[in-house]
Amino acid sequence: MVGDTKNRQKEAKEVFGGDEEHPAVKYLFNVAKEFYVGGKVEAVNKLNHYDYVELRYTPAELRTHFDKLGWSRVVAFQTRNPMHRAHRELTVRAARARQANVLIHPVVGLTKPGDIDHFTRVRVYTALLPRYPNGMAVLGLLPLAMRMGGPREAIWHAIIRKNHGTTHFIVGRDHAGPGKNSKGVDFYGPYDAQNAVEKYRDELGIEVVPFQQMTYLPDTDEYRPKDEVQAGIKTLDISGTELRRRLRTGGEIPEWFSYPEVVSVLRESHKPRFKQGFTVFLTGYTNSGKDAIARALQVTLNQQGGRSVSLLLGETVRAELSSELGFSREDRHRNIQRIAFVAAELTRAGAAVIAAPIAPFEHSRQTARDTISQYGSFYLVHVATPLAYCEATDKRGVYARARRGEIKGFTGVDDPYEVPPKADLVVDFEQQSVRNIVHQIVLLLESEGLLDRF
Ligand SMILES: Nc1ncnc2c1ncn2[C@@H]1O[C@H](COP(=O)(O)OS(=O)(=O)O)[C@@H](OP(=O)(O)O)[C@H]1O
Repeated sequence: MVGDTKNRQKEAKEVFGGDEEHPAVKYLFNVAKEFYVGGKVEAVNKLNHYDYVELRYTPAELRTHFDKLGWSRVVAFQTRNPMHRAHRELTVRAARARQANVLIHPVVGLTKPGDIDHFTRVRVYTALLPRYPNGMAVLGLLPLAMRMGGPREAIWHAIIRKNHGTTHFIVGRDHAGPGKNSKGVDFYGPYDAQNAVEKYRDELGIEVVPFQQMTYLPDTDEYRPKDEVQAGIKTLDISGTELRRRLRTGGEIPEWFSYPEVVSVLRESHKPRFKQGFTVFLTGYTNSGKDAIARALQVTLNQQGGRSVSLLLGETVRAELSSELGFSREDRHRNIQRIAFVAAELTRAGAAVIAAPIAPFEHSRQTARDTISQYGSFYLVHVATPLAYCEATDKRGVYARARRGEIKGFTGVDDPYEVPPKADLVVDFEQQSVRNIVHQIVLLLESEGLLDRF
């Protein structure tokens, strides 16, 4: 049982090092349930996967596969990232030094938030494989959820690789480490993982191969281990962060860094800004002008072309998605979350979404922002037209009906509107024309690179 705090604290300390900011420690205290189940495992049903089935091997299948290939010495390479030329070089070097073959054994379960999804990565590994000398390497996928547990995780990874029939295991600098905590302190020392696996090497029955940090030497057009490069020799590297930036902006990725076929797979999954979806979320009182602005923005974006444009007016959503909901705080929140769900899905698919509900509550707007911005940019535009103006120009007479008490809990009359403290743009229909407001929104989108070119 893990339920009591003492057990959890012990596990947090012994397994992950105890830092309460560690993602697995947070999981342990906030998500893990009360009981663990232990004992002999009996398979009931075979686990079914529907993606990359031909690249998935059970430990027994992989051992048989190595037997069939006549491989007796195999170096396993664990990764949760795309592989480039440096990785190809380091794995080939590891194999050469041990007269072994290579198993590329990427984790395709849960990895670190922000990692490139496994669908893209597997396409990358498949594209890279022909770059190995014929018959040197095999690719197999490992359905494992990483805990980012550093040294303890490295030992666990080594046992898993041994069970899959490999004799050597490459352990990297800060292997399975989650980086730094909020104070900038590393969760683990850079060599803790290598030392831990080395320490239990005999018991584990698998040999550690330290990961050699490779660097590119432009003058001789070759990769070499960083620690073997003499002082004064020019080297080139591109960090993971820099690579992600170039993918986002469409920046150049040179051939010395990666293979064109690998880059083209990565580019397919990283659309440039001008092809990414986004949501413009207008909030304000009834008759504040938000619907007119939303419609004008819709035609402006349609004229620009390149994306499909979806309009989610308050009225339409109420009729099509939320017809059973009323105007209580809970129902309004639910209504906004439905809008957020639809907008998030459309944004993910690359559309431009314009939503225009009243959305009077900050909590609902913030939740919508969180939901949508996982998939694309989100802009909150507060249509801050004064209530008196909205009411005075209301030709439909809804405010008059609310004032007479015929509509209860009407926003601005007898129900609150919380002013957004952090809108991306604040506009006022009393002071500005629709054309002018739409132009401001277009300028905002343009400044973010979303309208660059189609
Ligand atoms: N009690 C009450 N309060 C506010 N609004 C009311 C109410 N009852 C009906 N209506 C009409 O419904 C429209 C507002 O719906 P929304 O979905 O935008 O509101 S919310 O965001 O869920 O709060 C809104 O129309 P538009 O603002 O034109 O979309 C109102 O005319």
